[in-house]
Amino acid sequence: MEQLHLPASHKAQGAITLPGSKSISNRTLLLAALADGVTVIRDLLASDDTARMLEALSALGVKLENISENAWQVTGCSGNFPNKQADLFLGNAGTAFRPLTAALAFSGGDYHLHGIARMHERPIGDLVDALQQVGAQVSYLGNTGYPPLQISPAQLDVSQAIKIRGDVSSQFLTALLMALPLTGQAASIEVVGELISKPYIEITLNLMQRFGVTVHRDGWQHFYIAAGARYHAPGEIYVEGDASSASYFIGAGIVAGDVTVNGVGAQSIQGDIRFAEAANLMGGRISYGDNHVRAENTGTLKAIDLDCNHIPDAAMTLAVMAMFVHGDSDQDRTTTLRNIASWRVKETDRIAAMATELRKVGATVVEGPDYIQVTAPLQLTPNAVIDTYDDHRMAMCFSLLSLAGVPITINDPKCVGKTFPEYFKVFASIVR
Ligand SMILES: O=C(O)C1=C[C@@H](OP(=O)(O)O)[C@@H](O)[C@H](O)C1
Ligand SMILES: C=C(OP(=O)(O)O)C(=O)O
Repeated sequence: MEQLHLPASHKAQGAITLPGSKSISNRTLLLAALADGVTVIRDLLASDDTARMLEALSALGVKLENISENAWQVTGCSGNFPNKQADLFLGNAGTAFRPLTAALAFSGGDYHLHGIARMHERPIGDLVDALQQVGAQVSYLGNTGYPPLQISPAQLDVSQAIKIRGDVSSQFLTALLMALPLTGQAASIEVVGELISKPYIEITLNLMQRFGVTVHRDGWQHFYIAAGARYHAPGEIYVEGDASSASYFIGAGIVAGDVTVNGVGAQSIQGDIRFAEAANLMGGRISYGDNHVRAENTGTLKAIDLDCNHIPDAAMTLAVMAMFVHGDSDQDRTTTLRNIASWRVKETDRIAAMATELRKVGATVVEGPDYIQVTAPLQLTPNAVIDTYDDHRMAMCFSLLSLAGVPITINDPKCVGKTFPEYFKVFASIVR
């Protein structure tokens, strides 16, 4: 297996430019594909997850042209994919799998959707239940509640409110919202139970609006789409830098120097921009521009106790930053991240993976069903070899530990390809 040895260092300094947001890229590709007219998407993320979406749309007969670096011209199919049969391999891309499942369930064709082994362990039952309520034909080819899926043509009736659970993943609600305009009918959604990861729904609503569909909502429980809603190409659309990817560089600045991250700023539509507030709570200095965030170390880092439901992906970075906290008592060095049950059903069981790997560096870790508590050691253990579990975020956030003055080895560093293929090159550019 490939390994990357990161030398010990104490300083991070400089400026970097982020790759495009995964969440915005894959939503924009799907909405552009479904729209009337032609969309030019600039600064699209080039990574495994967007490659899976591009391949799928191409297999569905959508015309996609790579007109210049990271710029794509998408000719929309006016809500009707030309190919009525397709076999789609979607890797481990939740932002491709879930939205395509809903869109294809409303598309009147025969489709087979599958992914890597881990994708077949990631739940999708709450979305399938919601689609079946309106008559969609979606069946499980393996374990009930999980991919792979087979979709067949169906007669749809969305006249009743559609109930959907939102407490396992917000991507199910995102998928349903984006697909409903394909029915042409008025629709209403009732979210059952507590909705998690709410800021991702805001990204969805924002982008649907940019493609001409307004969703009315009553809090986080009721959502309404009018009859006749259609997606219209907005012409040109720019993808912001990825705010979750920003967390590694903001984190690096806070624990070890002064780093400016270009590509996201105060106006970002991504909830993960609020990672900067959490980093600020830990004692770092944060300043914002319209299109950048600057993160500076202020000397001391404090432990925090934080509900991280609104920043599930970037919160992993906080768990590693917790290793930089100094203090005389164990309590002073203990960071608690709460309300992160969804970590267990992402690229790997991230609570278990985080606990196992942080212990290798000397942390005391307590894990619960939906929380993790990290007590920084007085001194980090050097030369740890970190397993990454085919999870890009494990590889990226553990790289920060090299800034604590300990050499560290990252196993399978190429797993960062899911969202940030150039990550280690960009990280090396700020390490002094
Ligand atoms: O909608 C999205 O773009 C995403 C939603 C979040 O998932 P959950 O809603 O499952 O927490 C997040 O973890 C994922 O990386 C991207
Ligand atoms: C959870 C993630 O991915 P996905 O979009 O596959 O859910 C992630 O990128 O951290």
